Amino acid sequence: MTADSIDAAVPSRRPALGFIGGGVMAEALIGAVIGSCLAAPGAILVGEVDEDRRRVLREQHGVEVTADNLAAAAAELVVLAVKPQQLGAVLQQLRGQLREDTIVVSIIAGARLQTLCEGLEHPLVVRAMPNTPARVRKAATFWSASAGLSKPALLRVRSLLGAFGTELEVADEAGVEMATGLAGPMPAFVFFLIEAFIDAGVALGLPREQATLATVESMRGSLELLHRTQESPEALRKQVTSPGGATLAGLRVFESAGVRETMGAAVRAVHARAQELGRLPLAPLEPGKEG
Ligand SMILES: NC(=O)C1=CN([C@@H]2O[C@H](COP(=O)(O)OP(=O)(O)OC[C@H]3O[C@@H](n4cnc5c(N)ncnc54)[C@H](OP(=O)(O)O)[C@@H]3O)[C@@H](O)[C@H]2O)C=CC1
Ligand SMILES: O=C(O)[C@@H]1CCC=N1
Repeated sequence: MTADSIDAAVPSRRPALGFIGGGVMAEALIGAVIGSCLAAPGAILVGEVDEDRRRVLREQHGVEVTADNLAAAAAELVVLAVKPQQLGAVLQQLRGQLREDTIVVSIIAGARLQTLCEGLEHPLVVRAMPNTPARVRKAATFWSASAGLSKPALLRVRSLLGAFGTELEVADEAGVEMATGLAGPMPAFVFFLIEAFIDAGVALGLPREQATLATVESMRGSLELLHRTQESPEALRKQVTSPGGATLAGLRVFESAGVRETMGAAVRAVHARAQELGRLPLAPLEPGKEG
């Protein structure tokens, strides 16, 4: 199939939802939107440079795809889902081209509202930080809107972000930036822990399948316990940790290795890196200088 035939069915009516960038996050969000019946696949138009990605999105999700970002940006609501290093090129392409009533939602780590509004020459911009559990409609999305959005526009954004999972509007975009250090990378942190605990179980002598079951089901059960009892993590931890018992021996290893401090440092590192990405020069970078 050629690029032309992949894109042949781009609709002439205005799409309800457009994406600029059709990578991992766009695909997660598209799945959530369609799964929640917020928009039909045919009402979604994805602007994506990579032909293979366009084919995958079309075949897996039934959405419309195009290599023409301006067509996708003609949607009522447009999600910017390119990497921070790719934002400069997108701003250059879309500047002054959006319709007056278009709502733009950026999920780009570090990209500030002022940068987006000025770069697009457009006042209706929302900054959001979702995460990959959007694939199963369990994201935690923090968001903050520029001053120009009307109440109906804010409601529309809330219903889009609510389709991804839990959403929380914060008054100041600094809150979104802080969530970029915590909620954005949290799935990676959790999967890192899961990998390490499974390896530890295997090192003890459990078959990998059983080490996986012990780790994953215990994590799932612990989260369910936290959710249903509404007790604090600290109280629930103490219920497991018998004085002089076995769990305490393990927690002491964590404390003496400074695991809490290490986790704090990791969250601060993500937060700082996201801010750094937000300060990247917006002119398209030469290949190999992506930072
Ligand atoms: N992954 C995550 O867990 C999260 C990511 N985010 C944010 O979401 C954004 C996207 O991340 P992610 O989905 O992981 O990244 P991906 O690289 O998977 O997706 C970006 C896609 O956009 C394409 N692209 C590049 N330039 C353009 C362009 N000018 N026009 C149209 N498409 C283009 C890329 O193609 P090519 O690969 O060929 O360059 C790629 O397919 C990032 O800004 C990130 O900070 C936010 C929350 C969580
Ligand atoms: O790693 C990243 O840059 C993005 C931002 C939050 C999660 N992933």
